[in-house]
Amino acid sequence: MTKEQFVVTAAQMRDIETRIFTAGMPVAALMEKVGGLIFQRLQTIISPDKCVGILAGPGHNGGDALVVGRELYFHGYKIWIYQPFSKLKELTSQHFQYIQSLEIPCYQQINELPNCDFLIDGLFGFGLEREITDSIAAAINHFNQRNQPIISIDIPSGLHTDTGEVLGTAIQASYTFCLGLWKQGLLQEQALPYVGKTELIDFHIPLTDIHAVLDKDNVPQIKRITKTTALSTLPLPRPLITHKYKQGNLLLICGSRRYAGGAILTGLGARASGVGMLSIAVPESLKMSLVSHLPEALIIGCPETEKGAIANLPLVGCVSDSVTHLIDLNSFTTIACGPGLTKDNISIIPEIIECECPLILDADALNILAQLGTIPLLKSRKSGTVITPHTGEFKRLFPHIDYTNRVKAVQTAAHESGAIVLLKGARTAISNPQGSVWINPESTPALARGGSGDVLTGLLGGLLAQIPPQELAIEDVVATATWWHSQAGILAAQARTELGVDAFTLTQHLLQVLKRQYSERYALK
Ligand SMILES: NC(=O)C1=CN([C@@H]2O[C@H](COP(=O)(O)OP(=O)(O)OC[C@H]3O[C@@H](n4cnc5c(N)ncnc54)[C@H](O)[C@@H]3O)[C@@H](O)[C@H]2O)[C@H](O)CC1
Ligand SMILES: [K+]
Repeated sequence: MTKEQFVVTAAQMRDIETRIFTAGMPVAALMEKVGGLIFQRLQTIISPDKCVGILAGPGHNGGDALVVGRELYFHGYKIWIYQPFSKLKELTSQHFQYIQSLEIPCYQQINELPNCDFLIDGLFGFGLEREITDSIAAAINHFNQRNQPIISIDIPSGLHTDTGEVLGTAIQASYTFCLGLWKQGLLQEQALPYVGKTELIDFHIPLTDIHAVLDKDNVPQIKRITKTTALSTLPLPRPLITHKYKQGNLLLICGSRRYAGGAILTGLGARASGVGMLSIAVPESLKMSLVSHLPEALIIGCPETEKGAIANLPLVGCVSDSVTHLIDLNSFTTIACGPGLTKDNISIIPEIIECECPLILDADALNILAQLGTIPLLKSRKSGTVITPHTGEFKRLFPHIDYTNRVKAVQTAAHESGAIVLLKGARTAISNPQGSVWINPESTPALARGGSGDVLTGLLGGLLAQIPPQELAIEDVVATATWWHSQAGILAAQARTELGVDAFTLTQHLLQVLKRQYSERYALK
């Protein structure tokens, strides 16, 4: 695991920090080191002719800020300090005393503050324990209204370190330099408007201390999806000697006369995954359209309802003159079901749940599940189930689950259903039933668009189909598909703006993500 992958709560960070101090690292030395690293990074962003305002709080976050301020001062930057607290922690107080001795201007009132080009936010870090009120809240609101970029140390002051909730008010940062290990709150959706660009300042926490705290029994891990973790689970390179059925056999069950495009997009997502064999079950009237878009796929036309939904799956064993291809649910390595199905025929879902391979349920399959109340049924499945709700679908499936902390919500849902739950959003979170969570830290609002979920379902289906469950945990593959899909969105948005990422365009960018990563491997030498 790389350090970029770990995610901690305030309590876990405190435990890790305590281990480091108990082992002999002086607190002051660590603060000096952290402050120095932040300073070095700031030098690459702020030129020495600029003026920097330092906002220092009462705890060690304030201490960090004062060390940074002192270094900026000694390197020729013009600085001033805002420090309105009457009681400071010992170490912070010492740094403040020294700063004052250097005759750096220090202020307690916001109306006295001079202009500046940047603000460094060291008001509160992971020690914030209650709502910010009164004059400090007013000060934070004032800083948010000034036009200077704010760089937050560790976490924007005012955000809850675990949930990302705003405690009263919070700094709206342009950058957040998170210290040592990623704090859970920075990966929560509600924190997004406050965190700006985020990066980790690695101050060399020994892996043994991280593992000693994070690997404690019964503490499920929360991890960030990174490029490294995602690429390590891709089915590349392919074995030199193989055949199509060895590279995955995926069945998609999707589409209706009303939502024909959903089936095509799901198919195109699956195509990009490289899956060896792709079959798509759609209502009979969609068959020719699917064939024309996905000539490599085996398109299975199913009997349809009056409204044009799949009426029933032509399963092996059933007698039918009209159907040319019968489906053996147990011949596939993965089945994905849901995009564009409609809720016209709810009876196919209980049938599909019986299959013995990994199963992905999305979109209308989830709406049908919510209607049938069959979440407990998923627990009896013989192999893994992945459900991929967006917020609305999640709330329909799990109306009783508190949604304030999305990470906790997804853990509870996975525990209750026995499924791997992928909760879509700006920070997609994936939990397995044991509560281990992957969070996708990078995405784009360009993906908030009809059809992009269908593409993900196809892509995920195709990836899962290629990777035998005994080789990799299903949730790791789900994390990889999520990363790949959002990176394609980011690439497409770079090329065409956030308005240009329709779901078809998204499918066209999926392989460009891999091409960037693997360009050297496939270059002609
Ligand atoms: N983790 C590490 O290894 C390192 C962390 N560093 C920095 O230290 C802070 C955490 O420091 P701590 O002193 O524990 O907490 P804070 O600075 O966040 O502030 C606590 C301080 O504030 C008071 N307080 C809490 N809530 C409020 C409130 N709503 N209103 C007013 N006052 C409040 C509380 O009583 C305390 O006095 C971490 O984020 C890092 O920046 C190190 O320097 C390096 C190593
Ligand atoms: K801060």
